[in-house]
Amino acid sequence: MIVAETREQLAVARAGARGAVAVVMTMGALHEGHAELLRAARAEADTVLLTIFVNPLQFAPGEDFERYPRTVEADLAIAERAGVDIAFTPTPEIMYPQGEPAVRVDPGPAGNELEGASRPGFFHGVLTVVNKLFQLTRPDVAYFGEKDYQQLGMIRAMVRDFDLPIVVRGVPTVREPDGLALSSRNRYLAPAERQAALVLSRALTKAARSEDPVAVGIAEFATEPEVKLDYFVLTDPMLGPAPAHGAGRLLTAAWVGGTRLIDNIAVDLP
Ligand SMILES: Nc1ncnc2c1ncn2[C@@H]1O[C@H](COP(=O)(O)OP(=O)(O)OP(=O)(O)O)[C@@H](O)[C@H]1O
Ligand SMILES: CC(C)(CO)[C@@H](O)C(=O)[O-]
Ligand code: BAL
Repeated sequence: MIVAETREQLAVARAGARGAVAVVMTMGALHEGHAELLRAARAEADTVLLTIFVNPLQFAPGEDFERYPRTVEADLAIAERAGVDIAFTPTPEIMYPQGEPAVRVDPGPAGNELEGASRPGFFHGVLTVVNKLFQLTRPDVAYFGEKDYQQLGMIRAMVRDFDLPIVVRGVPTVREPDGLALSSRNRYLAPAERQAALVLSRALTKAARSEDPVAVGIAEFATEPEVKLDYFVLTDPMLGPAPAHGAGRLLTAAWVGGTRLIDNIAVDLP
């Protein structure tokens, strides 16, 4: 595995890459969810390129940018075992040599809803860095997790609207045996919070089986007063208005103590 820290090292490694190139972009603190993306990439592509970068641009003031777990040595060991060919681990100075970029990707009105409403500037920051990493890594295919469902939708929209020659693949959410969606932020949770956090997956599962999903989901959150619900919404699978029948998507976000978690599930409305 080649570890590239600079743009120049990445350019050399990328120039030597053979066949179809897959990219998996992460903020590090790798877990089984990331490993699943890497497995899917390894199964499809000739060259697997992993990026590890905690992107300051997508954190609002007061969010957990400084506190976000940074475990590069352990991440590189996981990457090596997963068969990664190239790991790109830039610093903020390497990604943003001019400091804050003057130009950012505008995610449009959808970027100000749900995650964008609670995290102002989040999707401007995500799409800007994803676009930059696409330019630097020039992948044929890119893998993103359904755990960050709205992010996956926004990236698909950017690839479509900017005519980027990249296939985007979504990977189903990997969960703990008790249902909790794996997330790097789970490591912030104290044992009692870890237990309370189960309300996200529980509410989604109960709601998905009911005829009144939003009411049932919100009622389930009321059983866990330590958890503060941000949103629990029904959309169509493309994040459009809720359908009356057929395929839909339930999305939720909640605060468990000082930790904000998200989750979502597919729903089939009778
Ligand atoms: N449980 C999971 N199942 C599948 N994919 C996941 C899972 N968790 C994260 N991913 C995907 O891994 C990629 C990198 O995500 P990231 O590094 O932000 O990890 P994360 O666990 O989502 O961290 P955070 O706690 O910051 O949300 C994204 O495409 C994300 O959707
Ligand atoms: C896509 C991403 C790597 C951009 O920083 C990040 O938002 C993430 O890890 O999901
Ligand atoms: N997991 C998506 C990136 C973020 O929450 O900042």
